[in-house]
Amino acid sequence: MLKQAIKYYKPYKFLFLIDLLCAVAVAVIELLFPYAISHIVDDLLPLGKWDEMVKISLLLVLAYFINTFLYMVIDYWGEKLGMYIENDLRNDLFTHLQKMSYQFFDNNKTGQLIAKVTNDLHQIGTVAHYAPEQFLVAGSMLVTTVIIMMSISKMLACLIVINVGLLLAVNINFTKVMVNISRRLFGNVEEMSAELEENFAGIRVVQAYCCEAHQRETFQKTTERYCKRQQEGFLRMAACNGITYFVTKLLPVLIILAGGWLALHGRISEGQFFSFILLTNLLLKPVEMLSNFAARYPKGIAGFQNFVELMKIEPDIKDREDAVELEQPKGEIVFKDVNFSYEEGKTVLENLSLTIREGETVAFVGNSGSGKSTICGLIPRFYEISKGSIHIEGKNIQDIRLKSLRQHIGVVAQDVFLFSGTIEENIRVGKQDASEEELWKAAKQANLYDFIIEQPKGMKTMIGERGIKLSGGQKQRLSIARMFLKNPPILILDEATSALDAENEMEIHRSLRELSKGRTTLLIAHRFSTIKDASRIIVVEPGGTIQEGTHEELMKGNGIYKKLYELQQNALTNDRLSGKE
Ligand SMILES: Nc1ncnc2c1ncn2[C@@H]1O[C@H](COP(=O)(O)OP(=O)(O)OP(=O)(O)O)[C@@H](O)[C@H]1O
Repeated sequence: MLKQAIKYYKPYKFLFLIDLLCAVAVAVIELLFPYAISHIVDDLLPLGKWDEMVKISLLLVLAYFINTFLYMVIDYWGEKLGMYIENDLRNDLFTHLQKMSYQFFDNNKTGQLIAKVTNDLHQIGTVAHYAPEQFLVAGSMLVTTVIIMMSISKMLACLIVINVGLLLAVNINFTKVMVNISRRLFGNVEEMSAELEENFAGIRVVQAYCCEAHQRETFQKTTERYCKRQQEGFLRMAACNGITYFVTKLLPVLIILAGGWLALHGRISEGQFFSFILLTNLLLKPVEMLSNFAARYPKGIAGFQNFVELMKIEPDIKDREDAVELEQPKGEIVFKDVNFSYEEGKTVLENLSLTIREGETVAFVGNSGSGKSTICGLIPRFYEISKGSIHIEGKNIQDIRLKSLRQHIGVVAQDVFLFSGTIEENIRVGKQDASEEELWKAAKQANLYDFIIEQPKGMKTMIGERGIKLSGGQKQRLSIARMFLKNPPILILDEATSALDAENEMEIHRSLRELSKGRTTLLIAHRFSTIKDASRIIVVEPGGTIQEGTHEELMKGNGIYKKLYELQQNALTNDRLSGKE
Protein backbone atom coordinates (compact mmCIF):
# COMPACT_ATOMS: atom_id res chain seq x y z
CA MET A 1 0.00 0.00 0.00
CA LEU A 2 2.88 2.33 0.86
CA LYS A 3 4.41 1.74 -2.58
CA GLN A 4 1.12 2.70 -4.23
CA ALA A 5 0.89 5.82 -2.04
CA ILE A 6 4.44 6.95 -2.86
CA LYS A 7 3.67 6.62 -6.58
CA TYR A 8 1.06 9.35 -6.25
CA TYR A 9 3.47 11.77 -4.57
CA LYS A 10 6.05 11.43 -7.34
CA PRO A 11 4.58 13.98 -9.79
CA TYR A 12 4.39 16.53 -6.96
CA LYS A 13 7.82 15.94 -5.42
CA PHE A 14 8.56 19.66 -5.41
CA LEU A 15 5.30 20.64 -3.76
CA PHE A 16 5.65 17.82 -1.24
CA LEU A 17 9.19 18.89 -0.40
CA ILE A 18 8.21 22.52 0.12
CA ASP A 19 5.30 21.48 2.30
CA LEU A 20 7.48 19.15 4.34
CA LEU A 21 10.34 21.66 4.75
CA CYS A 22 7.91 24.33 5.88
CA ALA A 23 6.33 21.93 8.35
CA VAL A 24 9.74 20.99 9.79
CA ALA A 25 10.80 24.65 9.96
CA VAL A 26 7.61 25.52 11.83
CA ALA A 27 8.26 22.75 14.32
CA VAL A 28 11.86 23.82 14.89
CA ILE A 29 10.87 27.45 15.41
CA GLU A 30 8.21 26.38 17.92
CA LEU A 31 10.99 24.77 19.95
CA LEU A 32 12.76 28.13 20.40
CA PHE A 33 10.24 29.43 22.91
CA PRO A 34 10.94 27.13 25.90
CA TYR A 35 14.67 27.56 25.27
CA ALA A 36 14.30 31.32 25.37
CA ILE A 37 12.28 31.17 28.60
CA SER A 38 14.81 28.90 30.25
CA HIS A 39 17.61 31.29 29.22
CA ILE A 40 15.68 34.37 30.47
CA VAL A 41 14.79 32.82 33.85
CA ASP A 42 18.19 31.22 34.52
CA ASP A 43 20.65 33.72 33.03
CA LEU A 44 19.08 37.10 32.26
CA LEU A 45 16.58 37.73 35.08
CA PRO A 46 19.07 37.17 37.96
CA LEU A 47 21.51 39.60 36.29
CA GLY A 48 18.79 42.13 35.31
CA LYS A 49 19.77 42.10 31.62
CA TRP A 50 16.70 43.91 30.33
CA ASP A 51 18.21 44.81 26.93
CA GLU A 52 18.98 41.15 26.24
CA MET A 53 15.44 40.21 27.23
CA VAL A 54 14.02 42.75 24.76
CA LYS A 55 16.32 41.41 22.04
CA ILE A 56 15.18 37.83 22.66
CA SER A 57 11.53 38.95 22.65
CA LEU A 58 12.02 40.73 19.32
CA LEU A 59 13.69 37.60 17.93
CA LEU A 60 10.70 35.56 19.09
CA VAL A 61 8.31 37.99 17.34
CA LEU A 62 10.36 37.61 14.15
CA ALA A 63 10.30 33.81 14.55
CA TYR A 64 6.51 33.81 14.92
CA PHE A 65 6.19 36.10 11.93
CA ILE A 66 8.17 33.59 9.85
CA ASN A 67 6.02 30.80 11.23
CA THR A 68 2.84 32.66 10.22
CA PHE A 69 4.14 32.81 6.66
CA LEU A 70 5.17 29.14 6.73
CA TYR A 71 1.76 28.10 8.07
CA MET A 72 0.15 29.96 5.17
CA VAL A 73 2.37 28.11 2.68
CA ILE A 74 1.50 24.79 4.31
CA ASP A 75 -2.21 25.58 4.30
CA TYR A 76 -2.29 26.61 0.64
CA TRP A 77 0.35 24.47 -1.08
CA GLY A 78 -0.13 21.49 1.18
CA GLU A 79 -3.88 21.52 0.58
CA LYS A 80 -3.19 21.83 -3.14
CA LEU A 81 -0.93 18.79 -2.97
CA GLY A 82 -3.71 16.81 -1.25
CA MET A 83 -6.23 18.00 -3.83
CA TYR A 84 -3.99 16.99 -6.76
CA ILE A 85 -3.40 13.53 -5.31
CA GLU A 86 -7.12 13.02 -4.62
CA ASN A 87 -7.82 14.14 -8.18
CA ASP A 88 -5.25 11.72 -9.66
CA LEU A 89 -6.60 8.84 -7.62
CA ARG A 90 -10.15 9.58 -8.76
CA ASN A 91 -9.15 9.83 -12.42
CA ASP A 92 -7.06 6.66 -12.24
CA LEU A 93 -9.94 4.79 -10.65
CA PHE A 94 -12.32 6.05 -13.32
CA THR A 95 -9.94 4.98 -16.09
CA HIS A 96 -9.47 1.61 -14.43
CA LEU A 97 -13.22 1.04 -14.09
CA GLN A 98 -13.71 1.96 -17.75
CA LYS A 99 -11.57 -1.06 -18.65
CA MET A 100 -13.77 -3.45 -16.71
CA SER A 101 -15.85 -5.93 -18.64
CA TYR A 102 -19.64 -6.07 -18.86
CA GLN A 103 -19.48 -8.91 -16.35
CA PHE A 104 -17.99 -6.59 -13.74
CA PHE A 105 -20.73 -4.02 -14.25
CA ASP A 106 -23.37 -6.78 -14.20
CA ASN A 107 -22.19 -7.67 -10.72
CA ASN A 108 -21.67 -4.19 -9.28
CA LYS A 109 -24.41 -1.63 -8.87
CA THR A 110 -23.86 1.70 -10.59
CA GLY A 111 -24.66 3.68 -7.43
CA GLN A 112 -22.09 1.68 -5.48
CA LEU A 113 -19.40 2.41 -8.03
CA ILE A 114 -20.31 6.11 -8.05
CA ALA A 115 -19.90 6.20 -4.27
CA LYS A 116 -16.54 4.44 -4.56
CA VAL A 117 -15.24 7.07 -6.95
CA THR A 118 -16.73 10.05 -5.11
CA ASN A 119 -17.36 9.40 -1.41
CA ASP A 120 -14.64 6.83 -0.66
CA LEU A 121 -11.93 9.07 -2.06
CA HIS A 122 -13.33 12.22 -0.51
CA GLN A 123 -11.02 12.39 2.52
CA ILE A 124 -7.89 11.09 0.84
CA GLY A 125 -6.69 14.61 0.00
CA THR A 126 -6.61 15.54 3.69
CA VAL A 127 -4.66 12.41 4.59
CA ALA A 128 -2.31 12.80 1.61
CA HIS A 129 -1.50 16.33 2.71
CA TYR A 130 -1.39 16.13 6.49
CA ALA A 131 -0.52 12.53 7.33
CA PRO A 132 3.13 12.38 6.13
CA GLU A 133 3.77 15.94 7.22
CA GLN A 134 2.30 15.45 10.68
CA PHE A 135 3.96 12.11 11.04
CA LEU A 136 7.34 13.61 10.27
CA VAL A 137 6.85 16.84 12.22
CA ALA A 138 5.22 15.21 15.22
CA GLY A 139 7.77 12.40 15.17
CA SER A 140 10.77 14.72 14.98
CA MET A 141 9.29 17.14 17.55
CA LEU A 142 8.67 14.24 19.86
CA VAL A 143 12.19 12.86 19.47
CA THR A 144 13.85 16.29 19.79
CA THR A 145 11.80 17.24 22.83
CA VAL A 146 12.52 13.95 24.51
CA ILE A 147 16.27 14.35 23.81
CA ILE A 148 16.22 17.84 25.37
CA MET A 149 14.24 16.47 28.30
CA MET A 150 16.79 13.68 28.73
CA SER A 151 19.55 16.27 28.97
CA ILE A 152 17.66 17.93 31.84
CA SER A 153 16.41 14.91 33.74
CA LYS A 154 16.49 11.31 32.61
CA MET A 155 13.96 10.26 35.22
CA LEU A 156 11.38 12.85 34.16
CA ALA A 157 11.98 12.08 30.51
CA CYS A 158 11.42 8.35 31.11
CA LEU A 159 8.18 9.12 32.93
CA ILE A 160 7.03 11.07 29.91
CA VAL A 161 8.17 8.46 27.38
CA ILE A 162 6.25 5.68 29.17
CA ASN A 163 3.02 7.72 29.28
CA VAL A 164 3.28 8.99 25.72
CA GLY A 165 4.19 5.50 24.47
CA LEU A 166 1.09 4.03 26.11
CA LEU A 167 -1.09 6.79 24.72
CA LEU A 168 0.24 6.30 21.18
CA ALA A 169 -0.24 2.53 21.40
CA VAL A 170 -3.88 3.09 22.38
CA ASN A 171 -4.28 5.54 19.49
CA ILE A 172 -2.73 3.20 16.92
CA ASN A 173 -5.16 0.54 17.99
CA PHE A 174 -8.08 2.96 17.77
CA THR A 175 -6.97 4.08 14.31
CA LYS A 176 -7.07 0.45 13.13
CA VAL A 177 -10.52 -0.05 14.60
CA MET A 178 -11.75 3.22 13.09
CA VAL A 179 -10.37 2.30 9.64
CA ASN A 180 -12.40 -0.93 9.76
CA ILE A 181 -15.51 0.92 10.89
CA SER A 182 -14.98 3.52 8.15
CA ARG A 183 -14.75 0.83 5.48
CA ARG A 184 -18.00 -0.68 6.67
CA LEU A 185 -19.47 2.82 6.77
CA PHE A 186 -18.45 3.29 3.13
CA GLY A 187 -20.30 0.07 2.40
CA ASN A 188 -23.42 1.66 3.88
CA VAL A 189 -22.92 4.85 1.84
CA GLU A 190 -22.50 2.75 -1.31
CA GLU A 191 -25.70 0.88 -0.47
CA MET A 192 -27.51 4.21 -0.02
CA SER A 193 -26.07 5.60 -3.21
CA ALA A 194 -27.13 2.49 -5.18
CA GLU A 195 -30.66 2.75 -3.83
CA LEU A 196 -30.88 6.43 -4.63
CA GLU A 197 -29.55 5.92 -8.14
CA GLU A 198 -32.00 3.11 -8.80
CA ASN A 199 -34.96 5.00 -7.31
CA PHE A 200 -34.37 8.19 -9.23
CA ALA A 201 -33.63 6.36 -12.47
CA GLY A 202 -36.83 4.39 -11.97
CA ILE A 203 -38.94 7.23 -10.55
CA ARG A 204 -41.45 6.82 -13.39
CA VAL A 205 -42.09 3.21 -12.43
CA VAL A 206 -42.24 4.10 -8.73
CA GLN A 207 -44.82 6.82 -9.33
CA ALA A 208 -46.81 4.87 -11.91
CA TYR A 209 -47.10 1.89 -9.56
CA CYS A 210 -47.61 4.13 -6.49
CA CYS A 211 -44.92 2.26 -4.58
CA GLU A 212 -43.36 5.35 -2.99
CA ALA A 213 -44.15 4.18 0.56
CA HIS A 214 -42.47 0.80 0.04
CA GLN A 215 -39.38 2.39 -1.53
CA ARG A 216 -39.27 4.97 1.28
CA GLU A 217 -39.40 2.22 3.91
CA THR A 218 -36.56 0.32 2.23
CA PHE A 219 -34.48 3.49 2.05
CA GLN A 220 -35.19 4.33 5.69
CA LYS A 221 -33.90 0.90 6.72
CA THR A 222 -30.71 1.57 4.78
CA THR A 223 -30.23 4.97 6.42
CA GLU A 224 -30.86 3.38 9.81
CA ARG A 225 -28.08 0.87 9.17
CA TYR A 226 -25.83 3.79 8.21
CA CYS A 227 -26.70 5.64 11.45
CA LYS A 228 -26.03 2.55 13.56
CA ARG A 229 -22.63 2.14 11.96
CA GLN A 230 -21.87 5.80 12.61
CA GLN A 231 -22.86 5.39 16.26
CA GLU A 232 -20.42 2.50 16.52
CA GLY A 233 -17.73 4.90 15.33
CA PHE A 234 -18.84 7.69 17.67
CA LEU A 235 -18.61 5.33 20.65
CA ARG A 236 -15.06 4.27 19.82
CA MET A 237 -14.10 7.87 19.11
CA ALA A 238 -15.51 9.08 22.41
CA ALA A 239 -13.53 6.41 24.28
CA CYS A 240 -10.35 7.28 22.38
CA ASN A 241 -10.77 11.01 22.90
CA GLY A 242 -11.53 10.46 26.60
CA ILE A 243 -8.36 8.44 27.16
CA THR A 244 -6.26 10.94 25.17
CA TYR A 245 -7.72 13.86 27.14
CA PHE A 246 -7.08 12.22 30.49
CA VAL A 247 -3.49 11.21 29.72
CA THR A 248 -2.57 14.58 28.22
CA LYS A 249 -3.94 16.36 31.30
CA LEU A 250 -2.30 13.90 33.64
CA LEU A 251 1.14 14.39 32.14
CA PRO A 252 1.74 18.03 33.29
CA VAL A 253 0.46 17.16 36.78
CA LEU A 254 2.88 14.24 36.96
CA ILE A 255 5.70 16.50 35.78
CA ILE A 256 4.82 19.20 38.33
CA LEU A 257 4.91 16.61 41.11
CA ALA A 258 8.00 14.75 39.98
CA GLY A 259 9.84 17.86 38.69
CA GLY A 260 8.88 19.84 41.83
CA TRP A 261 10.34 17.09 44.00
CA LEU A 262 13.57 17.08 41.98
CA ALA A 263 13.83 20.89 42.13
CA LEU A 264 13.16 20.90 45.91
CA HIS A 265 15.96 18.40 46.40
CA GLY A 266 18.35 20.41 44.22
CA ARG A 267 18.56 17.75 41.51
CA ILE A 268 17.47 20.26 38.86
CA SER A 269 17.46 24.07 38.80
CA GLU A 270 14.29 26.19 38.95
CA GLY A 271 14.88 27.23 35.33
CA GLN A 272 15.20 23.61 34.31
CA PHE A 273 12.00 22.81 36.19
CA PHE A 274 10.23 25.67 34.37
CA SER A 275 11.50 24.69 30.97
CA PHE A 276 10.57 21.07 31.66
CA ILE A 277 6.99 22.16 32.23
CA LEU A 278 7.10 24.17 29.01
CA LEU A 279 8.69 21.24 27.17
CA THR A 280 5.92 19.00 28.46
CA ASN A 281 3.38 21.41 27.03
CA LEU A 282 5.31 21.44 23.80
CA LEU A 283 5.44 17.66 23.79
CA LEU A 284 1.68 17.54 24.04
CA LYS A 285 1.43 19.15 20.62
CA PRO A 286 3.00 16.27 18.65
CA VAL A 287 1.23 13.84 20.93
CA GLU A 288 -2.08 15.46 20.04
CA MET A 289 -1.09 15.51 16.38
CA LEU A 290 -0.42 11.78 16.44
CA SER A 291 -3.53 11.01 18.46
CA ASN A 292 -5.49 13.04 15.92
CA PHE A 293 -4.72 10.29 13.42
CA ALA A 294 -7.45 8.22 15.01
CA ALA A 295 -9.95 11.06 14.68
CA ARG A 296 -8.99 12.59 11.33
CA TYR A 297 -7.57 9.95 9.06
CA PRO A 298 -9.41 6.63 9.30
CA LYS A 299 -11.82 7.62 6.53
CA GLY A 300 -8.97 8.65 4.23
CA ILE A 301 -6.99 5.49 5.01
CA ALA A 302 -10.10 3.34 4.53
CA GLY A 303 -10.79 5.11 1.23
CA PHE A 304 -7.25 4.42 0.07
CA GLN A 305 -7.52 0.76 1.07
CA ASN A 306 -10.74 0.49 -0.97
CA PHE A 307 -9.00 2.23 -3.87
CA VAL A 308 -6.03 -0.15 -3.78
CA GLU A 309 -8.35 -3.17 -3.66
CA LEU A 310 -10.34 -1.96 -6.67
CA MET A 311 -7.20 -1.12 -8.63
CA LYS A 312 -5.93 -4.65 -7.97
CA ILE A 313 -8.89 -6.17 -9.81
CA GLU A 314 -7.58 -6.94 -13.25
CA PRO A 315 -10.07 -6.39 -16.10
CA ASP A 316 -11.08 -9.90 -17.18
CA ILE A 317 -11.16 -8.82 -20.83
CA LYS A 318 -8.02 -7.06 -21.96
CA ASP A 319 -5.43 -6.95 -24.71
CA ARG A 320 -2.86 -9.68 -24.88
CA GLU A 321 0.68 -8.35 -24.91
CA ASP A 322 1.16 -9.40 -28.53
CA ALA A 323 -2.34 -8.32 -29.64
CA VAL A 324 -2.54 -7.07 -33.22
CA GLU A 325 -4.56 -4.46 -35.10
CA LEU A 326 -7.50 -5.54 -37.24
CA GLU A 327 -6.77 -3.99 -40.62
CA GLN A 328 -9.79 -3.08 -42.75
CA PRO A 329 -11.76 -6.32 -42.27
CA LYS A 330 -14.45 -7.19 -44.75
CA GLY A 331 -16.34 -8.99 -42.04
CA GLU A 332 -16.18 -12.77 -42.15
CA ILE A 333 -17.07 -14.11 -38.71
CA VAL A 334 -16.55 -17.69 -37.59
CA PHE A 335 -17.62 -19.26 -34.28
CA LYS A 336 -15.77 -22.51 -33.55
CA ASP A 337 -17.20 -24.77 -30.82
CA VAL A 338 -18.03 -21.86 -28.56
CA ASN A 339 -19.23 -22.36 -24.99
CA PHE A 340 -20.47 -19.45 -22.95
CA SER A 341 -22.23 -18.83 -19.65
CA TYR A 342 -22.86 -15.62 -17.74
CA GLU A 343 -22.84 -17.46 -14.44
CA GLU A 344 -21.16 -20.73 -13.53
CA GLY A 345 -23.37 -23.71 -14.11
CA LYS A 346 -25.87 -21.83 -16.32
CA THR A 347 -24.78 -22.58 -19.88
CA VAL A 348 -26.20 -20.23 -22.49
CA LEU A 349 -24.23 -21.46 -25.52
CA GLU A 350 -22.71 -24.91 -25.95
CA ASN A 351 -20.50 -26.00 -28.83
CA LEU A 352 -21.81 -23.26 -31.08
CA SER A 353 -20.25 -23.33 -34.55
CA LEU A 354 -21.30 -20.79 -37.07
CA THR A 355 -19.94 -19.02 -40.11
CA ILE A 356 -21.10 -15.62 -41.30
CA ARG A 357 -19.62 -14.76 -44.66
CA GLU A 358 -18.29 -11.29 -45.46
CA GLY A 359 -20.97 -8.90 -46.62
CA GLU A 360 -23.75 -11.26 -45.63
CA THR A 361 -26.90 -10.12 -43.83
CA VAL A 362 -27.89 -12.74 -41.32
CA ALA A 363 -31.01 -12.59 -39.19
CA PHE A 364 -31.13 -14.24 -35.77
CA VAL A 365 -34.51 -15.51 -34.73
CA GLY A 366 -35.58 -17.50 -31.71
CA ASN A 367 -37.58 -17.54 -28.53
CA SER A 368 -36.94 -14.84 -25.99
CA GLY A 369 -33.90 -15.73 -23.89
CA SER A 370 -32.57 -18.27 -26.39
CA GLY A 371 -29.26 -16.39 -26.73
CA LYS A 372 -29.48 -14.20 -29.83
CA SER A 373 -28.12 -11.04 -28.18
CA THR A 374 -25.53 -13.11 -26.35
CA ILE A 375 -24.10 -14.49 -29.61
CA CYS A 376 -23.81 -10.99 -31.05
CA GLY A 377 -22.32 -9.56 -27.84
CA LEU A 378 -19.49 -12.08 -27.97
CA ILE A 379 -18.14 -10.73 -31.27
CA PRO A 380 -16.95 -7.34 -29.86
CA ARG A 381 -15.78 -9.30 -26.77
CA PHE A 382 -18.21 -7.69 -24.40
CA TYR A 383 -18.12 -11.05 -22.64
CA GLU A 384 -15.41 -13.69 -22.77
CA ILE A 385 -16.17 -17.20 -23.99
CA SER A 386 -15.20 -20.16 -21.83
CA LYS A 387 -14.35 -22.58 -24.67
CA GLY A 388 -13.73 -22.48 -28.41
CA SER A 389 -12.84 -19.42 -30.43
CA ILE A 390 -14.33 -16.65 -32.53
CA HIS A 391 -12.51 -15.43 -35.64
CA ILE A 392 -12.83 -12.34 -37.78
CA GLU A 393 -11.10 -12.60 -41.14
CA GLY A 394 -9.30 -15.67 -39.79
CA LYS A 395 -7.95 -13.83 -36.74
CA ASN A 396 -8.93 -15.01 -33.29
CA ILE A 397 -10.67 -12.02 -31.67
CA GLN A 398 -8.69 -12.66 -28.49
CA ASP A 399 -5.53 -11.84 -30.45
CA ILE A 400 -6.88 -8.53 -31.74
CA ARG A 401 -6.55 -5.25 -29.86
CA LEU A 402 -9.89 -4.56 -28.18
CA LYS A 403 -10.02 -1.00 -29.45
CA SER A 404 -9.26 -2.08 -32.99
CA LEU A 405 -11.84 -4.88 -32.82
CA ARG A 406 -14.61 -2.66 -31.47
CA GLN A 407 -13.82 0.13 -33.91
CA HIS A 408 -14.88 -2.17 -36.71
CA ILE A 409 -18.16 -3.24 -35.15
CA GLY A 410 -21.25 -1.05 -34.89
CA VAL A 411 -23.90 -1.99 -32.35
CA VAL A 412 -27.39 -0.56 -32.18
CA ALA A 413 -28.97 -2.23 -29.18
CA GLN A 414 -32.57 -2.49 -28.15
CA ASP A 415 -31.95 -0.30 -25.09
CA VAL A 416 -30.67 2.92 -26.57
CA PHE A 417 -28.32 4.76 -24.27
CA LEU A 418 -27.87 8.47 -24.80
CA PHE A 419 -25.74 10.86 -22.80
CA SER A 420 -27.15 14.00 -21.22
CA GLY A 421 -25.72 16.45 -23.71
CA THR A 422 -26.65 17.84 -27.08
CA ILE A 423 -27.81 15.98 -30.18
CA GLU A 424 -24.45 16.70 -31.75
CA GLU A 425 -22.46 15.33 -28.81
CA ASN A 426 -24.52 12.16 -28.93
CA ILE A 427 -24.08 11.62 -32.66
CA ARG A 428 -20.36 12.33 -32.33
CA VAL A 429 -20.05 9.25 -30.11
CA GLY A 430 -19.81 7.45 -33.47
CA LYS A 431 -16.81 9.53 -34.55
CA GLN A 432 -15.50 12.27 -32.28
CA ASP A 433 -13.62 14.12 -35.01
CA ALA A 434 -16.40 14.00 -37.62
CA SER A 435 -16.80 17.10 -39.79
CA GLU A 436 -20.04 19.14 -39.82
CA GLU A 437 -20.79 17.68 -43.20
CA GLU A 438 -20.39 14.08 -41.98
CA LEU A 439 -22.54 14.88 -38.95
CA TRP A 440 -25.45 16.18 -41.02
CA LYS A 441 -25.10 13.36 -43.52
CA ALA A 442 -25.42 10.78 -40.72
CA ALA A 443 -28.46 12.65 -39.37
CA LYS A 444 -30.08 12.54 -42.82
CA GLN A 445 -29.30 8.85 -43.29
CA ALA A 446 -30.91 8.08 -39.94
CA ASN A 447 -33.98 10.12 -40.87
CA LEU A 448 -33.27 12.57 -38.06
CA TYR A 449 -32.57 15.64 -40.17
CA ASP A 450 -36.11 17.10 -40.17
CA PHE A 451 -36.39 16.72 -36.42
CA ILE A 452 -33.07 18.49 -35.83
CA ILE A 453 -33.77 21.48 -38.04
CA GLU A 454 -37.17 21.93 -36.39
CA GLN A 455 -35.41 22.48 -33.04
CA PRO A 456 -34.56 26.14 -32.26
CA LYS A 457 -31.06 25.09 -31.21
CA GLY A 458 -30.66 22.46 -33.95
CA MET A 459 -27.72 20.14 -33.31
CA LYS A 460 -27.06 21.96 -30.03
CA THR A 461 -30.40 20.92 -28.53
CA MET A 462 -30.01 19.41 -25.08
CA ILE A 463 -31.73 16.04 -24.88
CA GLY A 464 -31.85 15.56 -21.09
CA GLU A 465 -30.58 12.70 -19.00
CA ARG A 466 -30.44 9.51 -21.09
CA GLY A 467 -32.27 11.44 -23.82
CA ILE A 468 -35.40 11.78 -21.73
CA LYS A 469 -36.61 14.75 -23.79
CA LEU A 470 -36.78 12.62 -26.94
CA SER A 471 -39.41 10.15 -28.07
CA GLY A 472 -38.52 6.45 -28.29
CA GLY A 473 -38.25 6.66 -32.08
CA GLN A 474 -36.11 9.81 -31.96
CA LYS A 475 -33.75 8.14 -29.49
CA GLN A 476 -33.41 5.14 -31.73
CA ARG A 477 -32.81 7.24 -34.82
CA LEU A 478 -30.14 9.17 -32.96
CA SER A 479 -28.37 5.96 -32.04
CA ILE A 480 -28.65 4.83 -35.66
CA ALA A 481 -27.11 8.13 -36.77
CA ARG A 482 -24.12 7.31 -34.58
CA MET A 483 -23.66 4.08 -36.46
CA PHE A 484 -23.88 5.77 -39.84
CA LEU A 485 -21.10 8.05 -38.65
CA LYS A 486 -19.01 5.20 -37.32
CA ASN A 487 -19.51 3.36 -40.59
CA PRO A 488 -18.14 -0.01 -39.48
CA PRO A 489 -17.77 -3.06 -41.70
CA ILE A 490 -19.66 -5.24 -39.21
CA LEU A 491 -23.10 -4.20 -38.00
CA ILE A 492 -25.10 -5.65 -35.15
CA LEU A 493 -28.67 -4.46 -35.16
CA ASP A 494 -30.33 -5.74 -32.02
CA GLU A 495 -34.01 -4.90 -32.57
CA ALA A 496 -32.66 -1.63 -33.93
CA THR A 497 -35.94 -0.40 -35.30
CA SER A 498 -38.28 -1.70 -32.61
CA ALA A 499 -39.30 1.74 -31.35
CA LEU A 500 -40.15 3.22 -34.73
CA ASP A 501 -43.55 3.67 -36.30
CA ALA A 502 -44.30 1.85 -39.56
CA GLU A 503 -43.39 4.81 -41.79
CA ASN A 504 -40.17 5.60 -39.96
CA GLU A 505 -39.26 1.96 -39.80
CA MET A 506 -39.55 1.64 -43.56
CA GLU A 507 -37.35 4.66 -44.10
CA ILE A 508 -34.71 3.53 -41.65
CA HIS A 509 -34.75 0.08 -43.14
CA ARG A 510 -34.05 1.59 -46.51
CA SER A 511 -31.08 3.44 -45.03
CA LEU A 512 -29.86 0.42 -43.14
CA ARG A 513 -30.15 -1.69 -46.27
CA GLU A 514 -28.00 0.90 -48.01
CA LEU A 515 -25.50 0.84 -45.18
CA SER A 516 -25.45 -2.98 -45.06
CA LYS A 517 -24.31 -3.18 -48.67
CA GLY A 518 -20.92 -4.88 -48.79
CA ARG A 519 -20.86 -5.18 -45.00
CA THR A 520 -21.57 -8.05 -42.67
CA THR A 521 -24.84 -7.44 -40.85
CA LEU A 522 -26.22 -9.37 -37.93
CA LEU A 523 -29.85 -8.62 -37.43
CA ILE A 524 -31.74 -9.60 -34.32
CA ALA A 525 -35.43 -9.11 -34.95
CA HIS A 526 -38.58 -10.48 -33.47
CA ARG A 527 -40.76 -9.10 -36.22
CA PHE A 528 -40.66 -11.26 -39.29
CA SER A 529 -41.28 -8.22 -41.45
CA THR A 530 -37.82 -6.93 -40.53
CA ILE A 531 -35.88 -10.06 -41.45
CA LYS A 532 -36.96 -10.43 -45.03
CA ASP A 533 -33.79 -8.58 -46.15
CA ALA A 534 -31.59 -11.28 -44.69
CA SER A 535 -29.85 -13.66 -47.03
CA ARG A 536 -29.83 -16.29 -44.31
CA ILE A 537 -31.80 -16.85 -41.15
CA ILE A 538 -30.29 -18.44 -38.09
CA VAL A 539 -32.74 -19.87 -35.61
CA VAL A 540 -31.29 -19.94 -32.12
CA GLU A 541 -32.62 -22.42 -29.62
CA PRO A 542 -31.82 -22.53 -25.91
CA GLY A 543 -28.32 -23.87 -25.39
CA GLY A 544 -27.17 -22.26 -28.59
CA THR A 545 -28.16 -25.01 -31.01
CA ILE A 546 -29.04 -23.50 -34.31
CA GLN A 547 -30.90 -24.20 -37.53
CA GLU A 548 -30.21 -22.15 -40.58
CA GLY A 549 -31.63 -21.50 -43.98
CA THR A 550 -33.78 -19.14 -46.00
CA HIS A 551 -37.35 -18.33 -45.01
CA GLU A 552 -38.70 -20.87 -47.50
CA GLU A 553 -36.32 -23.60 -46.34
CA LEU A 554 -37.10 -23.07 -42.68
CA MET A 555 -40.84 -23.01 -43.33
CA LYS A 556 -40.59 -26.45 -44.91
CA GLY A 557 -39.36 -27.93 -41.64
CA ASN A 558 -41.47 -28.23 -38.53
CA GLY A 559 -39.18 -26.36 -36.19
CA ILE A 560 -39.33 -23.30 -33.95
CA TYR A 561 -39.08 -20.93 -36.89
CA LYS A 562 -42.30 -22.17 -38.43
CA LYS A 563 -44.05 -22.06 -35.04
CA LEU A 564 -42.86 -18.53 -34.32
CA TYR A 565 -43.83 -17.39 -37.80
CA GLU A 566 -47.30 -18.88 -37.56
CA LEU A 567 -47.81 -17.48 -34.07
CA GLN A 568 -46.95 -14.01 -35.32
CA GLN A 569 -49.13 -14.34 -38.41
CA ASN A 570 -52.05 -15.46 -36.24
CA ALA A 571 -51.50 -12.55 -33.89
CA LEU A 572 -51.47 -10.14 -36.85
CA THR A 573 -54.65 -11.65 -38.27
CA ASN A 574 -56.34 -11.39 -34.86
CA ASP A 575 -55.24 -7.76 -34.56
CA ARG A 576 -56.61 -7.01 -38.00
CA LEU A 577 -59.92 -8.70 -37.18
CA SER A 578 -60.24 -6.82 -33.90
CA GLY A 579 -59.46 -3.59 -35.75
CA LYS A 580 -56.10 -2.80 -34.14
CA GLU A 581 -54.42 -2.46 -37.45
N1 LIG B 1 -25.94 -10.04 -18.18
C1 LIG B 1 -26.50 -11.23 -17.96
N2 LIG B 1 -26.21 -11.91 -16.85
C2 LIG B 1 -26.75 -13.13 -16.61
N3 LIG B 1 -27.60 -13.75 -17.48
C3 LIG B 1 -27.92 -13.11 -18.61
C4 LIG B 1 -27.40 -11.81 -18.91
N4 LIG B 1 -27.90 -11.41 -20.12
C5 LIG B 1 -28.68 -12.43 -20.54
N5 LIG B 1 -28.69 -13.44 -19.65
C6 LIG B 1 -29.39 -14.72 -19.79
O1 LIG B 1 -28.85 -15.35 -20.95
C7 LIG B 1 -29.86 -15.97 -21.71
C8 LIG B 1 -29.82 -15.45 -23.17
O2 LIG B 1 -30.13 -14.08 -23.16
P1 LIG B 1 -30.17 -13.19 -24.47
O3 LIG B 1 -30.36 -11.80 -24.08
O4 LIG B 1 -29.01 -13.53 -25.30
O5 LIG B 1 -31.48 -13.74 -25.17
P2 LIG B 1 -32.22 -13.23 -26.49
O6 LIG B 1 -32.43 -14.43 -27.32
O7 LIG B 1 -31.49 -12.11 -27.11
O8 LIG B 1 -33.57 -12.74 -25.82
P3 LIG B 1 -34.59 -11.60 -26.30
O9 LIG B 1 -35.09 -12.02 -27.64
O10 LIG B 1 -35.64 -11.66 -25.28
O11 LIG B 1 -33.84 -10.33 -26.32
C9 LIG B 1 -31.16 -15.68 -21.00
O12 LIG B 1 -31.52 -16.81 -20.24
C10 LIG B 1 -30.86 -14.53 -20.08
O13 LIG B 1 -31.60 -14.62 -18.89
